[in-house]
Amino acid sequence: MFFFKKKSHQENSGVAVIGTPTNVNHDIHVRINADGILEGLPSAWCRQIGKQITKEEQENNPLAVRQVLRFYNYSMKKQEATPQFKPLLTENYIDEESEEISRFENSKEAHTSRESILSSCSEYENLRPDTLPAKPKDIENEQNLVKTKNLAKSTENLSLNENVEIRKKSTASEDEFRRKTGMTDEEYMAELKKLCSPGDPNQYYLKSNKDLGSGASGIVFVATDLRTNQTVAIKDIDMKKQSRKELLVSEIRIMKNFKHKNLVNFLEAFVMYDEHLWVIMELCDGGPLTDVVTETVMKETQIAAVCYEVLQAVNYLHSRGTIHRDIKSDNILLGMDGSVKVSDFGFCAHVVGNEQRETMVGTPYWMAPEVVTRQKYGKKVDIWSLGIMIVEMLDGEPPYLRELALRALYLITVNGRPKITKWDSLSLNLRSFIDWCLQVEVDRRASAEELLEHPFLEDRADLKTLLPLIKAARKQLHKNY
Ligand SMILES: Nc1ncnc2c1ncn2[C@@H]1O[C@H](COP(=O)(O)OP(=O)(O)OP(=O)(O)O)[C@@H](O)[C@H]1O
Repeated sequence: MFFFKKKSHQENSGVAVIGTPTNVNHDIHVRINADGILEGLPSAWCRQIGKQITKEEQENNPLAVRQVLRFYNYSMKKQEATPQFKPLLTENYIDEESEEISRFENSKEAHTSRESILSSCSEYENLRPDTLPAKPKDIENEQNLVKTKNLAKSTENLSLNENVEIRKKSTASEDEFRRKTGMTDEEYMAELKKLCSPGDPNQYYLKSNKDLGSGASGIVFVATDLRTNQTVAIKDIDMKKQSRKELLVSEIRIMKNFKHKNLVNFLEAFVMYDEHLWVIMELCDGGPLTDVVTETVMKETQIAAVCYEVLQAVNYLHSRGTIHRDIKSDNILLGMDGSVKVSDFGFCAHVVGNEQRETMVGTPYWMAPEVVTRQKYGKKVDIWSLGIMIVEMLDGEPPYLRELALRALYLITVNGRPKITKWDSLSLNLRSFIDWCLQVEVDRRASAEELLEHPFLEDRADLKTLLPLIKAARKQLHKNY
């Protein structure tokens, strides 16, 4: 007998390569007045922040609100009908506003003031946080099978976060990015071609109409390798729509160089007529872990089995100086042979030794506090995200999923480690495992290597026990591979 959870975010989940900025607006000029209070914040920003963070919260947590403001400094773009839970990526461009905000942060008045930093905004009203609909209680259907869980379908609540994407502020920033990386689009294309096989992939692969889903960069299809009869997955990327070709180059380089049983294996890639990139990968025919976490109830031993597999991949990446930076259930693909594989390497970063990064990358709900607060961070951000993924496996969704993205980031900043609803019913081993993942203080957070030795993983289920869950989720979602 299986318990199902109601549909959640799987349809919308995905990773985006950040696109070209649109609706670029240069009219915003944020100043700090003589009292150390921000002026000139666009009223839309004020309204959004005012809606998501109460005046009281602003007064009680001015530092956290300033972080949110810094976050807001980057252009937020609404995109209709695009996947939610997009990862964010900001470059460390300091533009006019962020310089002003930094000055504000550094000003003595700002640190000591209990005044709401938004109170100078003409349109700011004492808005209460959005009234959230009551969380549906778990209910069972007549066969005692179905457990409703989710709410993410409540698009009213998610109207912002499902569309939020951090983008570079202007085309000027885009140019700056190119200056910094020193490569033009053409040069990236040339790099890309070096990583690809020559020729027309249609000669070797027969693409079916069965699409496995689409992300920001392209559509993934099932195909057959005509030479070996192997069924594969092809990600078809329209290059014209890719403004960040460097992310693709990085993703393919990583996929090509790294081989591990717990990573989605790259087979080859082709550039067709400079227009389409076909990335041929092994097919993970069980779909994303998101389907399982949203539709079924996992046992602790099954959670341990998934964690063990994911940790082997993360440990492999970390031991090669690579941080994944976007660990979440959507990026864990399952196979009907019981395999568990980490995918999506577009946001990986290479670090040397204990080198740290600053760029804000990840998907808000899974982001470690040090990323959200824009401190330097290292490999352990992946461990935090794994901790959040355990919450997904327990609850069917990450903490704060029903909050707007800005508020979620604010809550991560203020609360640090999230509350776990089922905490009291968890085994001591699982509690201690989660504790070690969700340490706000990075030095206290475990490494992948350390976690692999944790007793929680000793009592893990056979991977084959995931198959009934995959099948049940698939049935529930009417998915057919
Ligand atoms: N190798 C694979 N085998 C099976 N399904 C896959 C494979 N690769 C991707 N998918 C599925 O295809 C869909 C789209 O994948 P893709 O990687 O393009 O999504 P995304 O992560 O949202 O996109 P992007 O990385 O472009 O932002 C997802 O639902 C994913 O689970």
